[in-house]
Amino acid sequence: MILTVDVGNTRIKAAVFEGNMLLENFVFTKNELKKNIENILKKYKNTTHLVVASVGNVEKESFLGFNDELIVHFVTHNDPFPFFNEYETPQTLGIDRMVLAAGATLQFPNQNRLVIDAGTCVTYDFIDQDDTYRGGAISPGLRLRYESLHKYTSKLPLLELESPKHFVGASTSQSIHSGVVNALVYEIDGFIDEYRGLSSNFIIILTGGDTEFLAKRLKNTIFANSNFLIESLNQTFQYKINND
Ligand SMILES: Nc1ncnc2c1ncn2[C@@H]1O[C@H](COP(=O)(O)OP(=O)(O)OP(=O)(O)O)[C@@H](O)[C@H]1O
Ligand SMILES: CC(C)(CO)[C@@H](O)C(=O)NCCC(=O)O
Ligand SMILES: [K+]
Repeated sequence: MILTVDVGNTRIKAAVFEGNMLLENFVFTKNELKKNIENILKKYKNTTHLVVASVGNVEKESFLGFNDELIVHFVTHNDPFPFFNEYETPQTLGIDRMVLAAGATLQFPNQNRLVIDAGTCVTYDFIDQDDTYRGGAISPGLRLRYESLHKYTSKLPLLELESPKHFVGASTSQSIHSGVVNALVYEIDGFIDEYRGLSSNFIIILTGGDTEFLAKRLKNTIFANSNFLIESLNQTFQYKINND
């Protein structure tokens, strides 16, 4: 069994895999990291490997305590990945984006892929049908948009994510919900249209903490899977084992 851990910018997500099968998901914060991993390992005693991808400020050292019982692997830019990387600054490309690109390449062969990860940030990653990673885009995520409206103005309240009742926001809160939610939905649909304009034969994958909320609001047909990153992490590790 493999325990995969995705250290995001806001929260940590973990999952236990038996081969390609996801057995259970976990979500926790940085402060609860050690305790949670210990509990997972108590429950899944057959875990042999711990695989970590981190874009948050949790370093490799935090996992060294598990080195005695498990093989610990921290994913880095030096691992083998199943795509050619054309990013001009490959060393600054987020590890999460590399893992998503690996998952898309392995799961959807011979087609153009656009991976959209709607988390703290929204990232767009384009891997073409020749398995070349071409780049993409980074924009603020849903919660970040609500928070920045509040933080950088005097009058705007901090609101929780809510579905806008009307397109025309008729109050301060309705204007904020309309602005934040509709703008991101238009953004995502706009990016998808733009990519599909480049070529046909495009698979669009949506993942991240806001997957479910956003998927049903898009006009485009997409493949929505909030576990895509954690599943891709498992596959990236299998790929490393087979290609090292
Ligand atoms: N308990 C929660 N805490 C934070 N965000 C949540 C929570 N539940 C749902 N969300 C939504 O998920 C989004 C954050 O996504 P996610 O959890 O994937 O981010 P993350 O942990 O920072 O990962 P990443 O850095 O990979 O984006 C927010 O925009 C928010 O609307
Ligand atoms: C964009 C984020 C924050 C998304 O999690 C992460 O992928 C990251 O820190 N990236 C580094 C910059 C880049 O990908 O070019
Ligand atoms: K993200």
